[in-house]
Parts: sequence; structure tokens; C-alpha cells
Amino acid sequence: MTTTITAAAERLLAAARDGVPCAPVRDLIGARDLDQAYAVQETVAAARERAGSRVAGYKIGLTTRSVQEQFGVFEPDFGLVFDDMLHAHGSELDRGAYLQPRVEAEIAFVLESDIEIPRPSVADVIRATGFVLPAIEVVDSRIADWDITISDTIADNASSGAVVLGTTPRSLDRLELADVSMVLEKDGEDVSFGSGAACMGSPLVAATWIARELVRRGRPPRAGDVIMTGALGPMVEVAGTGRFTARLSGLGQVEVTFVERERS
Ligand SMILES: C=C/C=C(\O)C(=O)O
Repeated sequence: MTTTITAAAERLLAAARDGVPCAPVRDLIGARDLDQAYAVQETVAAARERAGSRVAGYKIGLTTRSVQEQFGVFEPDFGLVFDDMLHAHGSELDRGAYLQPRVEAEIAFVLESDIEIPRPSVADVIRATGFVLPAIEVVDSRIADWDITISDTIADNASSGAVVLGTTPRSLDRLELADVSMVLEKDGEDVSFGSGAACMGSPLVAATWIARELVRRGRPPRAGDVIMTGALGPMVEVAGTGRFTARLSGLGQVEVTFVERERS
């Protein structure tokens, strides 16, 4: 492994370990070298796996124009979802466990079969999907002030933090995902609006994009994997404590509360 990839991974791992955001890693790997950035992501992931985490799925990021404009990054990427990032509807999360958290409402796909063929189509993704759930993604950045290029966010596991899954599964044959409308509330006040159509035309298109990328990069998605298909509207900063509720038409709602836990 090259020393720049190792140095970038170590910078990101130290930020996560110490709870102190770091400088971007583009000075080490370049602002547009996606292969190097995914190599850093894999190095960080290997460290997490050695520490006991298990890959439980994947996330696509930067699918929605409003989110792309928030960062000035105009192409999608993917990251890994680990088992210790998954939480159920109604969970309380410790605000202090995240560096610079933001939340966004999404649709999660849960696979019932592997997707291994090269260039899977939207039909292959539909066939492999067991059910979908409303979800909230807590995005987070180890990079100070969210000063990210596409390389920085890929290296930093697509700026992932946690995933909160709703508990009412729905079958794809009863839904038109492009028509889903989304409202995200913070303590009862509307803070973000969006739609399925805003997410690459449909979350199914986003799911197909990530399935192809995962197969192409040697990580074919497996039965049981959770696939987060990207924000349906602008992400919202988590300032202090409070409850976020996402309501997705036809899919139901999902809620998470940020609390401050005493640190030992
Ligand atoms: C930088 C992260 C973006 C996402 O997670 C998203 O757009 O869904």
C-alpha cells in the first residue's frame, strides 16, 4: 500500500478516535482521484473490521441536487454501513458520539438475494430487493468544517455516521418511489422537504447505480444487506439535542432523538 493512502487513512482514523476533526485528505490523494480515495476508504474499513465491526450494507451519497449544492460536489459516491451504525426507529443517539452530525431522510432497501452480475439493471435490483423501509441517515464528517471534495468524502466512508431504520417493511410492487414525498421535522417543526424524484429521478435509479459500482469495485451486495439510497432533500445540521421525525408518503415514518450522555 502506498504511503499516501496509509497517511490519509491514519489521519481519518485519528480524527474518529480523538473526536477532533482533521484537515482534508486531498493534499495526500488528490481532489479527484477516485481510485485512491476508495483505497483509503478500504483501509479505514479494514481497521474497523479488525476492531470488530461487520459490513451490514452500503450507502450512496450525493444523489440529490440540493445536497450536491450544499457541498459543491456534483457526483454520487458510496460508503460502507457497519452493523454498529444501525439503529431502530425511536432510538436515542448520543450527540457527543458524532463530530459534526447532520440528518437526512432516505429510503433503505433490504436485499433478499445477492447481486453479483456485472452491470446489474434496475430489474435485477427490483428482483433482489426483499422490502424497503423509511430511514434517517446521520451523516458525519471527520473533516473539519465539512470542507470536502469528492475524494475527501469517499475516503471518509462517504461521510457516514449512523442509520436509523423504520420498522414497517413495504414491498416495491406497491410503491412508485419517484412519487414519494418527504417531510423532515425537528421537534415538530418542518426543517426539510424532498421527494423520491429528487434522488437521481428515483431511489431505484440510485440503488441501481450503487449496485453497479459495488460489483465493479469488487464488493457485490449480498442478501441481507441494507442499501441506503440517498437523501430525498437537503440535509439538516444536528445542533444540540432534539427529536427528528421523517415522514415519507406510502412508507410511514421514522424517528431518532439526539441526547447528551454523561462522558466518563
Ligand atoms: C455527504 C453525504 C451525502 C449523503 O449521504 C447523501 O447525499 O445522501
